[in-house]
Amino acid sequence: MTPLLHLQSVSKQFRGLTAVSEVGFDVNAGEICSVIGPNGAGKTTLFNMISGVLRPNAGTITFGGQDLARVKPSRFAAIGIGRTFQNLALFKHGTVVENILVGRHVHLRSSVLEAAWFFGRTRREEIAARQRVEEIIDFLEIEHIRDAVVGTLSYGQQKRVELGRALACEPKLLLLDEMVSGMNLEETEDIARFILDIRDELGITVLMIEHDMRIVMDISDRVQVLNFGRRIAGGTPAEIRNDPAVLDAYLGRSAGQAQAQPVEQQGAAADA
Ligand SMILES: Nc1ncnc2c1ncn2[C@@H]1O[C@H](COP(=O)(O)OP(=O)(O)OP(=O)(O)O)[C@@H](O)[C@H]1O
Repeated sequence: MTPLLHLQSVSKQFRGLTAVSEVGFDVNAGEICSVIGPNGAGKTTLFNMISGVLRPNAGTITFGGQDLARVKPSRFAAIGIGRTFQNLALFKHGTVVENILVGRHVHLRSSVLEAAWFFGRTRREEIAARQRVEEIIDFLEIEHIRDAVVGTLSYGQQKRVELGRALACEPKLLLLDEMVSGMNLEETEDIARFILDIRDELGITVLMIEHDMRIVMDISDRVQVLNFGRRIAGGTPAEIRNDPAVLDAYLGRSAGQAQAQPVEQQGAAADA
């Protein structure tokens, strides 16, 4: 089976600093995969390359068999790569509906003339977009705040709106960057449930960066581990949990000593 996402020897340097070094792994359609690693391990840089924010200095990334080096960054959303950001990137003065509608723009094909007169295709697209936004609002259980100004919402609610906006572009692959950081247990469990539903009900493949080991271990099919820009391990949560290289990276001591403490209990260590 051809993987949905394939990374081969991907590297990125910033003025002499190697942020990502020869990283390779696959994400199959229908999987929930996590990328974990201590602070500065290269996770965000890797996500930025997969979503077209940055170009790799070396290596290849293919999506659905298509080499992303040949795709304009502005087309990444249109070909099916959606993402959320570590720091919320919402229009704080807009309503929930308006923010989610923004995610639909990649599917609008009307000409300027059509849009100016609001006829034909423009009208049909606008109706379809609003219908899709309502479905997403329903899916994320945020009907009660649909007309609220985003800046007035709690952090957890804003995160949900950002998720809605990413879903509005109907991605095949959804990149989630630290969705649950700063959330309480209940909010974290809600997000975990939504991620599972996004995969199971919407058929969207998920790749997430996450520091919260509970959600990583609970819902990931596979986990990739980075440290100092390199991929040091990859496998199922059960395989990763006791991998000596992973324990060593998180605790910074020898594998033998680290063995005593499972990775789930080391979320705080990763954030330190
Ligand atoms: N634009 C940039 N210019 C220079 N250095 C950068 C840039 N972006 C990232 N880096 C460096 O690259 C390395 C990897 O950073 P990155 O943000 O990808 O790590 P991370 O695993 O996402 O960390 P965190 O968990 O803290 O978000 C770090 O040393 C960082 O300082």
